[in-house]
Amino acid sequence: MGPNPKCIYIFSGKRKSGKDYVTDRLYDKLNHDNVIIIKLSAPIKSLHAEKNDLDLKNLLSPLEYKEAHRKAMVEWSEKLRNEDYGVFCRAAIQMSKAENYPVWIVSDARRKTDIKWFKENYNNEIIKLYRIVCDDGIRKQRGWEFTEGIDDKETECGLDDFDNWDQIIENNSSDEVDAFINETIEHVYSLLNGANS
Ligand SMILES: Nc1ncnc2c1ncn2[C@@H]1O[C@H](COP(=O)(O)OP(=O)(O)OP(=O)(O)O)[C@@H](O)[C@H]1O
Repeated sequence: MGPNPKCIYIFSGKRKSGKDYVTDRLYDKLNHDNVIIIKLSAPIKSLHAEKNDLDLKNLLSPLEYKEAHRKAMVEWSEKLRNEDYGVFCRAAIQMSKAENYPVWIVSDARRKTDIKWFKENYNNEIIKLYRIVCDDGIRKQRGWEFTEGIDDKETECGLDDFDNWDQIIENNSSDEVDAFINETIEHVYSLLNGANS
């Protein structure tokens, strides 16, 4: 295994809890030579388009295509994930060229197997697990609406009963997030400086 990563921060949270908000703010405050955001959902669309949907596109109207595409993509990705739960983790790492960076921010863990895969493949001491939570009322203000078939499925609920978080970050306002970001920046600095000395 190469020298990277030196640290993996893995984030999870429900829709509109603020995963992108928190991870983007953390990223913005760090030196971009050192840190990369890895989105586990990123390779699904591009790999699916590459491999599967060209025929569909030619056969269907735009509206039919959109729904058929979504359904086909979910089925295809689930089949692949059932055969090998690390498939999209590896693809996301490759796509983002993460091995060039010491600090990894995984912004969208959704399943227990996402966490399991990282724990099986990297030193557990460098992995931090964070759950972002906020009140449903605040999520609604941020544009969330309960949607059957999404909010009751594994992608949203798969980590509800996971209880091994290093920290649960409340994102109803920015106070706790600001404190978390400052502590994490300190952690990154000490880690990188320690590693260089
Ligand atoms: N602490 C905060 N203060 C102000 N705005 C916030 C805060 N947290 C999140 N937001 C805003 O709420 C909206 C939803 O947040 P965000 O996109 O980060 O959620 P998410 O968890 O990534 O959602 P999804 O899973 O749907 O992509 C965004 O417009 C974001 O800027």
